[in-house]
Amino acid sequence: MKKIVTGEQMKKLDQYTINSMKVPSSVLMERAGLAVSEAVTCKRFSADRILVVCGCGNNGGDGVCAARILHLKGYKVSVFVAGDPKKFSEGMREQVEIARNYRINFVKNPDYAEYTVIVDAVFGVGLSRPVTGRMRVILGQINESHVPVVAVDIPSGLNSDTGTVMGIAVQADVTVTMAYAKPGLFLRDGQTHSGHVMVADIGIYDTRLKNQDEDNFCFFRTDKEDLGSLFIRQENGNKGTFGKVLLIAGSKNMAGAALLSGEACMRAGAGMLKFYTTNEIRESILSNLPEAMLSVFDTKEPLSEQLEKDMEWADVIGIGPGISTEPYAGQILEYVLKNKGNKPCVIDADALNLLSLHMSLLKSAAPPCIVTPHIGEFSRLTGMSVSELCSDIPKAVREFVQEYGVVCVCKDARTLTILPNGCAYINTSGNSALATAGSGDVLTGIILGILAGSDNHADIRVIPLAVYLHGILGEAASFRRSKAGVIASDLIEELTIQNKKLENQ
Ligand SMILES: NC(=O)C1=CN([C@@H]2O[C@H](COP(=O)(O)OP(=O)(O)OC[C@H]3O[C@@H](n4cnc5c(N)ncnc54)[C@H](O)[C@@H]3O)[C@@H](O)[C@H]2O)[C@@H](O)CC1
Ligand SMILES: Nc1ncnc2c1ncn2[C@@H]1O[C@H](COP(=O)(O)OP(=O)(O)O)[C@@H](O)[C@H]1O
Ligand SMILES: [K+]
Repeated sequence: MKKIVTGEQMKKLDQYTINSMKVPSSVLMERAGLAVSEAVTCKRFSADRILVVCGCGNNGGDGVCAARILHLKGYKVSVFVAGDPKKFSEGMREQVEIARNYRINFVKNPDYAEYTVIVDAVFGVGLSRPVTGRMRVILGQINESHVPVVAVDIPSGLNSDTGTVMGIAVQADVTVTMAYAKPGLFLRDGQTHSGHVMVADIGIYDTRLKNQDEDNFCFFRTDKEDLGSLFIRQENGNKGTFGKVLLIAGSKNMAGAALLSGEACMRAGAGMLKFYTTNEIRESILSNLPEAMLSVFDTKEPLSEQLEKDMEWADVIGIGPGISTEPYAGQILEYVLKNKGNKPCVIDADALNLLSLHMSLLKSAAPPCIVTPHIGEFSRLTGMSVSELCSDIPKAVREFVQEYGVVCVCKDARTLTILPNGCAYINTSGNSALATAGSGDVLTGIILGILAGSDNHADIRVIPLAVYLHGILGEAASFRRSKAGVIASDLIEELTIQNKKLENQ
């Protein structure tokens, strides 16, 4: 896992390193400038003519510092200071003075298109309001130039915590972010504005982070190495060892959702799977997934003794894919949430839509409950509009998790998972190949299968790993086929191939 910090946390870490550890601010800035200069001169760009556009704060200071380092290495660099010198931060003032001593070329009103690479050092984590007026024009000109951009710390105009554009934001090809990535580099517009994100070690003292409780320090990014532990299988285990999953899914016209979830669940390692579904799709399930067991019900009598027995039998329960929003499905959901005891229960798709009408059910359900809404479903669960939600997804998800004590997997191009202990995981795997019907059903199956296969079925820490794996499947499937050509069942095929690779590691 890699740590991610908010803008506020980063400022505190900077200050702690400077004030308590006594590392001079200028030393941090020198390292930041060096990292930026190295990114500019990597083979990715032609660094023939470099323009560094700077704001008045320390982000601008990093930029001027990078310009000086590049100048001393013999590159042709110009600096444009976009702002009033009276507003310079101490760090920026020092850097400008040094740069002038070295006779760096300062320009006014640059013709952006004349340059081969632009360094965006206008705003970093200090952006405090929407960008308007002259600064808005400048950021627009950078974008319109279509010259490759290296952003310093965060593309200017992007909110470091939410990834929303504050009026306008620079479209970067590479972002060199200092010490830790920031949530806004990945979430919402951040994904398309940050380009390739490089994290630069600038000597921030992070023991403070290690000692902090998880509530104060709580964003993580999953890495491929984290998946290593997922598929270690006890060689003398039996199908019971690897967990029994009850999947309440499917309805008359939606057998496919049940099948996708069910197969993904078994291929993610569950020892046994039993469907609880309507008798209308019995044949379809039996013929397409003969490995699964089956209990069927008549929609006129959805609650049966069989359901009680199946819930007793299961180690992990999943409810939602394709169950429909008919009242009978609501009755089952209510029964499950009231009677599941402390068994983990994944609630997805239609079950979320039903739940949104009775949120008290979720509040009174015993943990662990795992809800997996996409933004539309999350909007229904919270009663917030989509645009209100998207203006600050971490805040909305965090508040939801606090209120209901659940794990929330808020699915988006960059999915955010928050656990009840406050730990948040931003998923950076996956691509638009996953934006295909049934891909969420596959994710639900993978979460169920991995929970079932875990020694402790209630170990919710595996959930961000399942989300990461699902993303990898999208990447791998699109590599083989094309982003547009991937369908959800390809993800399941890819699951076995990727698991094999992990098993061999
Ligand atoms: N010594 C330090 O504190 C270090 C700071 N670093 C850099 O410093 C950055 C943070 O520096 P600052 O806190 O000075 O903040 P920034 O440089 O990100 O921006 C603050 C400046 O922008 C102005 N501003 C904010 N929003 C505006 C808007 N919408 N329109 C016009 N002006 C606006 C503020 O009034 C202030 O002048 C980091 O992102 C990082 O790049 C790094 O060099 C590491 C060390
Ligand atoms: N552009 C994208 N990039 C990465 N992942 C995506 C993208 N679009 C969708 N996804 C992922 O695909 C899945 C879609 O789930 P969902 O919307 O529930 O689909 P369905 O209901 O059709 O099964 C989620 O895991 C989501 O994070
Ligand atoms: K910037």
